Amino acid sequence: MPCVQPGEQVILEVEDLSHSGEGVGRWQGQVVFVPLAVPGDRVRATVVEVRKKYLRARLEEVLLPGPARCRPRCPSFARCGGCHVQHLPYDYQLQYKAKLVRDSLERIGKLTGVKVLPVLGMDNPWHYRNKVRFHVAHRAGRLALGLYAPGSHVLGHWMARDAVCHIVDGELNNLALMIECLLNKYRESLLDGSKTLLSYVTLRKAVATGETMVVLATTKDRWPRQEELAGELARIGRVTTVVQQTAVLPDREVDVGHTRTLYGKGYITDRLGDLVFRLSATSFYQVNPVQTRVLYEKVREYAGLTGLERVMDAYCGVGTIALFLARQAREVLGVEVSPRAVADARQNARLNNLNNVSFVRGAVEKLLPRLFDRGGGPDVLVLDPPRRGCHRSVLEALARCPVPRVVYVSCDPGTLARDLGFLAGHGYRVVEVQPVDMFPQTHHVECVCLLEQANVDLEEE
Ligand SMILES: C[S@@+](CC[C@H](N)C(=O)[O-])C[C@H]1O[C@@H](n2cnc3c(N)ncnc32)[C@H](O)[C@@H]1O
Repeated sequence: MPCVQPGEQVILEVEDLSHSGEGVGRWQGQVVFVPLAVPGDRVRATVVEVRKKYLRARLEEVLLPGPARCRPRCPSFARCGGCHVQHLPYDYQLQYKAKLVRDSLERIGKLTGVKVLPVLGMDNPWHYRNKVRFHVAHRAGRLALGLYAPGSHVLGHWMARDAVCHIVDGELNNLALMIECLLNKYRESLLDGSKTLLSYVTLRKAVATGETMVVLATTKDRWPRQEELAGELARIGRVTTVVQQTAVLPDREVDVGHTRTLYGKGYITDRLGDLVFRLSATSFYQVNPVQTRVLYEKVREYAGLTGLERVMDAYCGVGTIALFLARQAREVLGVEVSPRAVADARQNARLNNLNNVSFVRGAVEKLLPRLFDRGGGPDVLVLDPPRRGCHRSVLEALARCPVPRVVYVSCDPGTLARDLGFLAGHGYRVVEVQPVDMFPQTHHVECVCLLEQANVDLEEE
């Protein structure tokens, strides 16, 4: 048990970065996590948490900066939970992410010797986000838009004070400032006692067309001057639709709660390559349009389609990957749990005149095993699950009914490693892993992996 108490100060050398971008050092042999410290730093830190196997400490002073440390571009970097590694140069961030993927595969998946390619990064790793959710605070007689501080429900980045978020699209930053002014004009009608009935404001821009959506998440269905506010919102920037969302659970990945269109069509339309996509307020859509092309091209390469294959796109969202692959496949079936995303996906197949694609609504863990057991697996399966990875029943179905090619897209190296570890133990070979940097300045990394049946070559010989 560590012989140190919370509140005590320690001095240590930082040797590594954790999976969430915290500095990792040792003090008297104990592992210490120090947010905002980087490898090579010598730091003074205050212990804030004492656990059996590790300590957590607050950075007080960098006594000697590590060679990689750089000045974060955003003045609220240390206060805001949006970015985690702005204090590291971009090249270093990419190396860190590659190591993170390799370490997860080895440590969690028990997979050694997997080919992990260098991370595909961005030429300009700033202002890439096409979507941002600003929380709304009521303080000192004003409504303020901002981003939460790490691990809290208090604003760490205030749009009015800090002006721009350096990873959000420039036009959305400007829009946020104009919206904040407008909300204050309607402040009285947005109050419920001393609190605001507006929980957050989401801005989403279709970067190729400029169409922009404003989503107001509220605790009440109706409030005074609602239509007036929506009408004014629709006249600023390139806002084409305003949607209200009530009773939402912000951390849920699947759309829950009720949405109502206050202005416009209730959706925006974007273009990726020569495909168009309709996007409703709650449907999932990748947030980095530049890297989405890179990611999907890699999926297409790994899918290795010749025009004859039956493809399944599991966790398909609005059908982006399914439609991206459709012209090279015999047929594609998308599976998605969100009713709104499925409605968008079906509409997107029609918009792009792709008749060999269909979508079913339901949970992959229920539908995929049933479909596999009934008709055998597809020739190519794309898996793009949420952060928690694939349900065990999905992996077991893959073990029962082997699929020649699986392309696994993941935004969480930990759950990816767990699932690949299972599949590697049940007849699949992990051919290659390509990390793609969809989220510069953060600790997040996306991966595309190709898996094949381990015994295919042997059977053919
Ligand atoms: C990471 S997103 C990928 C979407 C799409 N492939 C893309 O690139 O835009 C995961 C999707 O899985 C859906 N989803 C979450 N849990 C699900 C489940 N149990 N069964 C089916 N779909 C699910 C979410 O609604 C979301 O659209």
